[in-house]
Amino acid sequence: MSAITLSGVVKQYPGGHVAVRDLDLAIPDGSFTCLLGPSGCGKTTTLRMVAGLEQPTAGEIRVGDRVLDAVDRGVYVPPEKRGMGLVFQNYALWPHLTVLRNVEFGLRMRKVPAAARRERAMEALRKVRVAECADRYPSQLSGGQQQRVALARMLAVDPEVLLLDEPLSNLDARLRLEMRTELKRIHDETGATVVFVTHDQMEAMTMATHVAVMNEGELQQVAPPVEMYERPGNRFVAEFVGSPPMNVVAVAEPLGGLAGSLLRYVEKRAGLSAPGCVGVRPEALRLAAGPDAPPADAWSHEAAVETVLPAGSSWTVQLRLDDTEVFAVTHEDPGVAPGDTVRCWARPDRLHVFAADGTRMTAWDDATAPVGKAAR
Ligand SMILES: Nc1ncnc2c1ncn2[C@@H]1O[C@H](COP(=O)(O)OP(=O)(O)OP(=O)(O)O)[C@@H](O)[C@H]1O
Repeated sequence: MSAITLSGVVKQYPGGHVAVRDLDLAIPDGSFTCLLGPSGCGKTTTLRMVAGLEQPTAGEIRVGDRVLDAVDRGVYVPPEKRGMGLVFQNYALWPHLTVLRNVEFGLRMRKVPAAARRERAMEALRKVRVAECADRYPSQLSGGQQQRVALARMLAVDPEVLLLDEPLSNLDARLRLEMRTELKRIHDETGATVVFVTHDQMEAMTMATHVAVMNEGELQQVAPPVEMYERPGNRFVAEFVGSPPMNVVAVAEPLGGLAGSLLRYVEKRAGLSAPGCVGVRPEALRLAAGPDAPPADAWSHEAAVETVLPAGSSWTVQLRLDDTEVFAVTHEDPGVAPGDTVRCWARPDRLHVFAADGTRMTAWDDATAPVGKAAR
């Protein structure tokens, strides 16, 4: 069992900065969990604590039933005794060893016989497509090749827990895509528990079975990627996950125009009191031009088209609703031009309603869920 559990974990650095606050996080056995969040939110610190490279200031970290850190009982297991595979941004290959010897290193420490060691190291190098570099030294490799060697070094020892900190950051776009697929395949094959730090939401959304979003040292939400996208638990997650980001409009008093229209709609439809803001994803915002009318139960508002940005397979339309700029994304030519006036609309179940403190008002979801999804 390689589930990882962090309970009440705090990390305060010697200068006094609190990088991680009271973190409770359960990483399921065999999951591919991405820690996602803006720069400085505490992702790397969290991963380094799981690896044993940093010690928490408070709290407990366990893998399965094994306690690795328990600050109040003075328990701390050093990194080399945690049996985890690590690949960090600075992949720290040994400069005086060839690529092959670097990849064999962990196996040598585990006293694997020479022939088996070589075979496993070469297999790991083939997996990440740098087998032809086996006899070179790290200084003779590109940054991307070094990163792949670091991945091979980790894979060769076949650990049950893999900790990866932006391991694809030095690769070009094509190789990055290939390595994502490769890592997903490796995860499926080995069943290892993977914890992957990234600030790239596409990377998180495409690879992860679970995404944990952090902000300013605090965990915001943990959920499978689709659920995170469709039901963000608070305003921060709603605006952080998705590109272009969700349009979010504050609906606090005093109200006029767009905010008033949204507030009246939300109140009438679900009888909610005191929502703080309402959001709609760009692809959920539809345009009705000319004689087309929005569906009767939809929310709608008049909008002025400001710009239309075609991108081959989609169009991004910038709209002005009263004084608010919003974005709509369509996958068919919207047939509008700057200066046009259109009605934009959204189905009730595509609106996200948040309270004044930013938390999701699930009463809205319950009131507007399409038939058959009410129990979700
Ligand atoms: N050794 C340290 N001493 C003091 N403060 C630190 C130390 N390491 C990190 N920090 C601070 O802790 C906070 C969290 O840093 P961390 O590296 O965990 O963030 P991150 O989310 O991984 O960011 P990035 O995506 O930029 O790597 C930051 O404000 C950072 O400046």
